[in-house]
Amino acid sequence: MGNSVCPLNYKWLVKTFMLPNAVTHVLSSEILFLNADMNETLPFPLSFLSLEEDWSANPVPYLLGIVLDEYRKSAKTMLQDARKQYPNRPYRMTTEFGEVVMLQSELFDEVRNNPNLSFFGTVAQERIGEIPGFEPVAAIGHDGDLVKIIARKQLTKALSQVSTPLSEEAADAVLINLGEPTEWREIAITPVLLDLTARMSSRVFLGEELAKDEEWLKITKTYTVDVTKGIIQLSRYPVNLRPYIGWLFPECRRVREYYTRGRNVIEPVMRKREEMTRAALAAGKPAPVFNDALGWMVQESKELGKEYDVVTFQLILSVVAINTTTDLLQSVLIDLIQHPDTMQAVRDEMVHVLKQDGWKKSALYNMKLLDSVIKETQRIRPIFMAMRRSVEADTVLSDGTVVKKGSRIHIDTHRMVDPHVYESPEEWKGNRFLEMRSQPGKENLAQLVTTNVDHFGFGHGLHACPGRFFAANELKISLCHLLIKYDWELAPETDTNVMRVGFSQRANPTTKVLFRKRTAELDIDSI
Ligand code: HEM
Repeated sequence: MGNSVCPLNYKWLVKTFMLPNAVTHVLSSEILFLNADMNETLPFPLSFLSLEEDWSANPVPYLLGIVLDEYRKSAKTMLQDARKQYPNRPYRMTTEFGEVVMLQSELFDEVRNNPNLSFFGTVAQERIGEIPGFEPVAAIGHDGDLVKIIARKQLTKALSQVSTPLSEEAADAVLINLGEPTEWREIAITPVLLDLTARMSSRVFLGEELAKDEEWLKITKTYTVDVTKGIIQLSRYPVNLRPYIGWLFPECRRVREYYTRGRNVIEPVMRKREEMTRAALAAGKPAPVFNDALGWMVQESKELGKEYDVVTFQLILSVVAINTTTDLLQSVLIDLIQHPDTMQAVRDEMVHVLKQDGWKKSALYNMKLLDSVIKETQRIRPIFMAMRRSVEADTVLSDGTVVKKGSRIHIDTHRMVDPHVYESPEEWKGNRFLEMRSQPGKENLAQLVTTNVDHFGFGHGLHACPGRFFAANELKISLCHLLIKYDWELAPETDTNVMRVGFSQRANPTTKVLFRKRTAELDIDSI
């Protein structure tokens, strides 16, 4: 081979050590001085290939893309470029998950109900759950059925009963976090909304007592935030190294600490409940019913005939529910601040509906402009730019593409911003989906909780988010308290740019807002 480098050696390195992000990290792009704009100056695309191409035949762009950490920084641009290069066909891309087969949105309908494709299976592939403290993440990957059943069945069934308790928690949370200032005050908004969501979710997941327990609130918030940070850190490293390097990162240490602290809070509550049940039965009375996720867990695990660890289960719920809801809540609030006329129209709608319906089941359904606003924010900025599925058995797609067991496919979300699907797709139009409701046959399609191939902010098909009905209610109730009670503006020169890492995107945690108490048209706390 003389001086030339055998491409097979590259291939061997990549395949054996899942090299991409090891190299990436060591030669991190900051050190390499290169940035995302580099992509525009190169005569070839970085890091993606058609299904037929063998990258070892032309390794330079492929490896360069990997070394430059291009995907982590500019997945959005890369998806756009790849779409032009491989219109309507699958292609391959290198990511922190190794190589994935990328499908265009149009194929989502074809794969959405395929039992060989799993959402939670992708979590196991990433091997982060093997690090001590990340047991809930592992349990998602290996054992996520309980949380899905509870979200789909019990949580959705309980919706009509939880509006009032959720509103009570929201009232407490806004008072604790914002107070009642009559002058404008500046505040970083993410921690406020995280606390609000944690309190509201905890009320339904664990009952009233723990929803007010400061130690539990600290645990649920810190755990979810640090799990996310830990995943971002670890995803820079080769998959096979991840289980062994968790101790390097402070967020992983905190994850471990808070997992243990969670146990210290929840186990005594479970013991107390068991004693109450024993005492009731001994006295010949019916066993008490605990109508929260702790109680549902006991009931459903009996039906499934499986033992589950209660702390792990609760922290799974925290991980799937709290960050996601906080993130969307923040994005909606920021969009409304940037569109004050729509904010006022939403507020008017809330006041009108609440005066008419109180917290009756119909109330949240009747907030149709609000529903449209949330869906519009999610259309433009979903949490995932590509939905993910692990392949649990060899699968042949309609175009003949074979995806092998153990590999991974991702589905590009581009139809959500495709001009052929939505007029002026880059423009945020709060009433877009409200208008869509009046079009024949589209009334259901336009609702926040409906998923389809043109809008899959909550995913689509077999693995569409089962918590979306609850999340939608929680978001609407939070926004009622935030908008009816306060005026909002952006703090001068604050940064509202979305944070992107790979295919994930999140509201900016540094965003600051101004707020002050307003004279409310109705006393929402006394409904
Ligand atoms: C605004 C808040 C939320 C957003 C944006 C969100 C988004 C998502 C997305 C995009 C998926 C993947 C779907 C797919 O790939 O097809 C998902 C799955 C899931 N979500 Fe949510 N979610 C939210 C809140 C919740 C809540 C509150 C819960 C539970 C209480 C929950 C439980 C789950 C579960 C269990 C899955 C896995 C479903 C499966 O694999 O079958 N989510 N979510």
